Amino acid sequence: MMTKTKLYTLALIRNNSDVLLGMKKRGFGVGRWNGFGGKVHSNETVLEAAKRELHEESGLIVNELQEAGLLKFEFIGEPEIMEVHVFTTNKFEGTPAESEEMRPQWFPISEIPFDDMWPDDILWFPFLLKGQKFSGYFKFKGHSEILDYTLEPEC
Ligand SMILES: Nc1nc(SCCc2ccccc2)c2[nH]cnc2n1
Repeated sequence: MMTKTKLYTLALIRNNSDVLLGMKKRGFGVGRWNGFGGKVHSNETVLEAAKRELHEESGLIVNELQEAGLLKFEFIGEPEIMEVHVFTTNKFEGTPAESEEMRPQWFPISEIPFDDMWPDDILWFPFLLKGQKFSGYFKFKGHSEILDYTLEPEC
């Protein structure tokens, strides 16, 4: 297969009926609310990367993250497939703080701003919120059009 997979992390923090999202201030996904995450370095595990990125981007410290799902993204015309490992937790220390990358904000689950998020999020968030692990593959044209996708619960 010509395409190369690159590992990323995404962490969604819960606090009772709220979920913490960050407004991406620059780089990939700029202008959209998202969980906290980014690239996995060659000298760390996916879990270590998820904790590192969450702390760098939100200031929160987490000791445990639970695996929530796996998302793969293909962008037409780009060789790299993004393999995004999604985590969640409701156990964290600290208060979310703005970083160079992200402006954090708590959202009630009933008011998640899907119109200002990646278009796939509205599809897999229900699995995340129910604590049902999921696995998805999305083929994008640009950053806003999903050409086709698969999404299924993973037991
Ligand atoms: N929710 C969501 N997140 C991402 S990328 C998340 C991982 C990441 C990658 C690079 C910088 C920071 C964070 C997506 N891509 C396509 N749809 C998407 N949906």
